[in-house]
Amino acid sequence: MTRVKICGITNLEDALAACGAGADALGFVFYEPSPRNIDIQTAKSILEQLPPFVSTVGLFVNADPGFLRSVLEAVPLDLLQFHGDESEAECSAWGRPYIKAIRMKAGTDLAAQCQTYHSSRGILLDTFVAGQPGGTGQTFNWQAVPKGLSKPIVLAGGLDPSNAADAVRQVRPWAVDVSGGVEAAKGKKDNALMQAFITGVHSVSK
Ligand SMILES: O=C(O)c1ccccc1N[C@@H]1O[C@H](COP(=O)(O)O)[C@@H](O)[C@H]1O
Repeated sequence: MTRVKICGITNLEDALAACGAGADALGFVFYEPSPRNIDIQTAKSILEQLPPFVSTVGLFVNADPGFLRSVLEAVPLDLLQFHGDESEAECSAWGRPYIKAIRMKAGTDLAAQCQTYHSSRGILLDTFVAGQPGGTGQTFNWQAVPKGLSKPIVLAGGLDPSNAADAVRQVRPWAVDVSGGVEAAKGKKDNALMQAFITGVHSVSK
């Protein structure tokens, strides 16, 4: 079954609702300009109250190393998501499992990116929008994703309940990641949308 990550969790109620809806992973945005930014203490408190077998992912965008260290010391994240211009060396220096976001635009060579981020656990594909690192709510051309890439693919960018099944059918990713498409308002998830999204993803058989 295609895994589902719900990103941009800012409160316990949404975290538990996402788990109840069947999310495999929850994402926490440690990036202050984002409306989904979360502080260390809130993230720590949420993680302490999660049920087992739900992965926790910390999202960073060109983070200051001191800040990233503070997060890692306080919050027991399972996986790091680097969503900026971090190099392979910067991503791997933390000795933690990580995925690297690639912002898709014409000419992006995904086979080369998989080689560049050779120590990543997977490559997350988001839509390129100038001046915005991610969370744009916009899709990209899924046909531009070649089959048989050397890394597991996490498909993101503008996914929502109406396009989730089609996205999975076309790209056949390892996992999908959604933020804005399951929100009632910026930073607040909608339970029914999360359930509909996960139902859509799971409706496509492997
Ligand atoms: O969610 C954010 O605010 C965010 C900010 C900066 C970088 C990435 C961000 N979110 C990630 O962007 C993709 C797509 O999000 P959306 O579904 O289109 O809203 C997803 O991986 C989020 O984790």
